[in-house]
Amino acid sequence: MTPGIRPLIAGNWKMNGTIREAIALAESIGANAPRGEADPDLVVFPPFPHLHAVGSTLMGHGVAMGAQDCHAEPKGAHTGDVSAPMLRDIGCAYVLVGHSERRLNHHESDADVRDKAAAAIMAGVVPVICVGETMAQKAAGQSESVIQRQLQNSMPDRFSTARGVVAYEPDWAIGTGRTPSEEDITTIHALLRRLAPAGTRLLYGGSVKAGNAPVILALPNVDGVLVGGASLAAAEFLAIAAAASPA
Ligand SMILES: O=C(CO)COP(=O)(O)O
Repeated sequence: MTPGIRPLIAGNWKMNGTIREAIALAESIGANAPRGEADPDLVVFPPFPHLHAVGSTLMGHGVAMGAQDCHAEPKGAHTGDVSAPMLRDIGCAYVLVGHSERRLNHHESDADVRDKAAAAIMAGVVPVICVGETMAQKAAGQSESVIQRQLQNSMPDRFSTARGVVAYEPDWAIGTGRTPSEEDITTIHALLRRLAPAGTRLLYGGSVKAGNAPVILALPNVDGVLVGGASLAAAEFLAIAAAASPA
């Protein structure tokens, strides 16, 4: 963690669950979320159709809500897309942009990610810019150059004013039970710290569980975690959050 930066524990629910299940999960997280001065901020990222119900459920519980993607334009003829002002309107404080599942499965470029992040900032939504190398890039020794290029090209002009968030998520660590070594996370997060504006919260994501969260959260320049699978169980997600609270 970084002195002076409040940790952020983020749960990316991806494309999972019914509305009923989303409400139950939000109820458990909201009812048991740590609320002390020194406790981490919590945010959950439900699928679009669940945002309204989850937002209502979390009201007054001190847990923020975000969306998993947004369009770069504020409105218009973009069938199937959702704009950043719509996300703000429904109560989203954050939005993920450039998650590897978007970069790889939807061919989103750094320029696309930058435009989405700019749209989020314009709408008053904090962008969480995701970066990360593939296993082939890691094997070729290109992790740092790939991540430097991704981040520099994905940050919009006004990112420094947005109290933005950057998440390092190597795609080979997502849902695999594999994580980079502590040394590798430390190296990448030091790079992110050099590249991102001062005060940016830097998250690590990829196979974070309650078991490995204390070690990951103790690494320098790791200001929180972006949790996928383990965020779908309230007790596990809250145990991860507890690892970011003072002992
Ligand atoms: O992609 C992730 C969060 O955005 C990480 O997913 P897992 O925690 O399931 O590996």
